[in-house]
Amino acid sequence: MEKYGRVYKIWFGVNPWIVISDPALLRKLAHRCVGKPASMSEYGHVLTGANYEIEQANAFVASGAVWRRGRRVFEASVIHPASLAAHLPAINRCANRFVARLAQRAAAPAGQSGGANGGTDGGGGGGAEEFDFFAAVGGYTMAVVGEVAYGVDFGTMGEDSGSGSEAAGPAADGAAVSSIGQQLQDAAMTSFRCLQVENATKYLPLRVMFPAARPLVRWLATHLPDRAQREHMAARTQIAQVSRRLMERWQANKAAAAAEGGGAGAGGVSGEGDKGGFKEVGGGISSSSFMAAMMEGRRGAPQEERLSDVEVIAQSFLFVLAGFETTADTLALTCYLLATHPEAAARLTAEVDAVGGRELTAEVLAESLPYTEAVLKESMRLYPPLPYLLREAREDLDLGNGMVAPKDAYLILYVHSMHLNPDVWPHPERFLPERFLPEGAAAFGPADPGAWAPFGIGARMCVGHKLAMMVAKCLLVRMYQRFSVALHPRQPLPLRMKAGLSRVPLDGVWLTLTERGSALRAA
Ligand code: HEM
Repeated sequence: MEKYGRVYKIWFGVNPWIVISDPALLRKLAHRCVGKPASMSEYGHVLTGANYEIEQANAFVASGAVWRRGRRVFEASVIHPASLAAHLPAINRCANRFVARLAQRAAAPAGQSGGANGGTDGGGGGGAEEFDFFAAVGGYTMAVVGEVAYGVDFGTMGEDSGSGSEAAGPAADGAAVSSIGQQLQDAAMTSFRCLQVENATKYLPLRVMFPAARPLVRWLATHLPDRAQREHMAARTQIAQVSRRLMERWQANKAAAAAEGGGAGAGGVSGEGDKGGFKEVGGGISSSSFMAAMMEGRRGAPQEERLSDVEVIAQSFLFVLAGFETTADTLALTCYLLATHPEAAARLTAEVDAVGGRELTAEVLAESLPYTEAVLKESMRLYPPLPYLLREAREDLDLGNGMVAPKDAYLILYVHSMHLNPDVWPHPERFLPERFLPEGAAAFGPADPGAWAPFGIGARMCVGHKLAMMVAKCLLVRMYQRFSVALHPRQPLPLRMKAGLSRVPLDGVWLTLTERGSALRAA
């Protein structure tokens, strides 16, 4: 440490992995190494066949023109303020419905017995029921993906969401549901699980340690897949199939609208009910949706800027994987932190109560919730869902500390370690949202303002960061307006995390909810 600073090198097989958590060097490398490793799609898993083609085309992994095309459609639908504002009604709708479903598990307000919630809006349980909020909240984040990206109801919120023929069950927490959204959730979870070392195919260590043997390893994984490999490929195939069906649905609706004389209003595509397995909501696949950005963007664009079918499927696939678990993880860990820090929960509750039943517009979210935003930031400092960024040295890189990263070395830009560096963050292990507010910045703020990077850095920074913050804030507002949230004794403590490419709570986050009684109800 004295000699090289916060940089160290480890060897897996023939290539060194260089782990960097020094803020200045980490930033410098994130800006300099914009291209992902040529082997990025093979770093964490062994993909074969169509799954390999699709992975190579997604914006998280791709480089060069394919990356730029992919990133551009994400930017069009989830970065530009007008697009984001257009998504807010859908996000609000999902938050309100999810909170109504949570009410079924909540205890009656203090002093009232029996029949929680008055049974008026989906409530109706008796005492509080403990549940794994991390598993449950995935139903909300997946519902948002369905509505925002495709204008369809994936059915993750149970029978009330009525997602056509494929919505079968009642719960948002994984119980007896076979909606498209639930299948996607299961497939996405399987895919993430297969990235964890202990669950990965046995071919993975071989491939990581001996890069030259990649073609042989891929051949073996294709022809002699082990159980983990089969499970992983099946999960990815399922997500890809849904993505393809969404694309085909768009094409079919467009063709039908054209045949009827172009009656698909406002650039959107409105279909009929659940045709194709998707029930449309909020006017169907709207002109502000992600699918519209991809498909409309192909029309009239120069050849080199048009997304191919595989690229459309790849970005749809990525939206599901990137948009679902990360935000669910952040929400679950934020609720865990609030439940273990009652004074912070009280302050957040006061702030969301002041918002009242007002519609959660972009202005309200940006201006009226500074403490809620600080809580989310502090939660992501302590628990960044993606703890590191992976890059590859395309040439020998002088790290400026006497160390050289040789060409082909993996660079692990270790954001989580940077977030816990005591030279940068006073009391790094403590949950102090005030760090991110003017009142606490001097005492607890970072010595280096660039040392907070849960969404990454530079040109490859997360394109969904604004959407993720909106989705998280909308739910926190409606949830804390309505419930007191407590940790259930069933929660194993200290919290255990499991790490792969993402970092999530190993045992879930077990909560109980109590109706606040006087709480404001969203319209
Ligand atoms: C709390 C929620 C989220 C977190 C913590 C998060 C984190 C990240 C991080 C750290 C990266 C950069 C990876 C790198 O540089 O290697 C990234 C990239 C990306 N994220 Fe997110 N993300 C979140 C939500 C979302 C959502 C909701 C979407 C959906 C639109 C999304 C889409 C993407 C995409 C497309 C990229 C690739 C960007 C590129 O390489 O140009 N993310 N995310």
